[in-house]
Amino acid sequence: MTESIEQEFQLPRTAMIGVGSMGGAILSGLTAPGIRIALPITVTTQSAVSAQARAVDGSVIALAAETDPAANRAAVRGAGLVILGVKPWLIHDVVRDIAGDLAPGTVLVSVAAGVTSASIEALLPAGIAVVRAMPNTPSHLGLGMTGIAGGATASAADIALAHALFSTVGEVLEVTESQINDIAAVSGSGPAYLFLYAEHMIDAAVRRGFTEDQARLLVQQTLLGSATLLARSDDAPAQLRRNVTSPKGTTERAIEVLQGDDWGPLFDRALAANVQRSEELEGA
Ligand SMILES: NC(=O)C1=CN([C@@H]2O[C@H](COP(=O)(O)OP(=O)(O)OC[C@H]3O[C@@H](n4cnc5c(N)ncnc54)[C@H](OP(=O)(O)O)[C@@H]3O)[C@@H](O)[C@H]2O)C=CC1
Ligand SMILES: O=C(O)[C@@H]1CCC=N1
Repeated sequence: MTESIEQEFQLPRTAMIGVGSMGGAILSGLTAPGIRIALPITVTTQSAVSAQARAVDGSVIALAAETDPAANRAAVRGAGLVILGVKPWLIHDVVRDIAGDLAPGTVLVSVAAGVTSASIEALLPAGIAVVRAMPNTPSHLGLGMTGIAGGATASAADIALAHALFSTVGEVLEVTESQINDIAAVSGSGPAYLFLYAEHMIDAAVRRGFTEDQARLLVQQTLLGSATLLARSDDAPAQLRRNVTSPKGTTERAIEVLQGDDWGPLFDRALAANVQRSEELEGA
């Protein structure tokens, strides 16, 4: 993965506006050894405390909007790639603020849920391409999953640049923008669904007499092993499940209980609610 980026791309000077949970995960990937990105990366946060926590000598310059109202404009000046990592409802104000300081040819990547590329493009001068991306927090470990879609004026090269960027932190799927909200529902938010499962499994294990530490080890190693098996196996998930579920065995009994609330419609409803929220954020 990294090898092909090194062969094909030298990522340009990069700025990130807003570097919290998601931006921080991307930043970890971008500053990992072997990534051919022009350093330092300039990042901005709202608070000085967050900026201090992000600054790394030689590789990350961090500016805070609360102490320097011109921080975002300063960060994007001279950058060829700008990542917008602020909350959806702040995107348009941030773009209005930085628009005049973006050089022609800059690629602007927004990871914001719901906010359309068209609404960002409307605030930009000609010559700035927008790419929407929907990453997830395992990007922190280089195990991310990101969907990307080019806006109206994004060229194949602009999309390739965004693809290279997110390849540094995991797998990338190119989709149409109409699919980005569904990507958010599946893989963007997906880690939270698994963490919810982990919370409940750990609590249930504790109620059966394990210590918190024991329960966490049991659950996290089971999730890690199962996810790795899923990723490496040619078998479908249903077959992997059957491999665990001995006829008339113990798993079968538990799955009968779990399937009492049919998971198909449940997941359909959960993903539909997720997409509906993205649609609400479009107007943010
Ligand atoms: N979290 C996730 O798993 C995912 C999030 N996203 C998207 O990523 C975006 C960020 O979400 P998330 O990382 O969770 O949010 P966070 O609240 O963790 O991070 C937001 C960041 O924006 C900074 N910020 C706020 N206002 C400004 C400003 N005016 N100028 C510069 N920086 C500012 C914050 O600074 P400070 O720390 O000082 O408050 C913080 O660093 C959202 O649009 C979300 O839809 C997409 C996919 C997955
Ligand atoms: O919850 C959110 O809005 C963001 C988008 C996908 C994951 N987190």
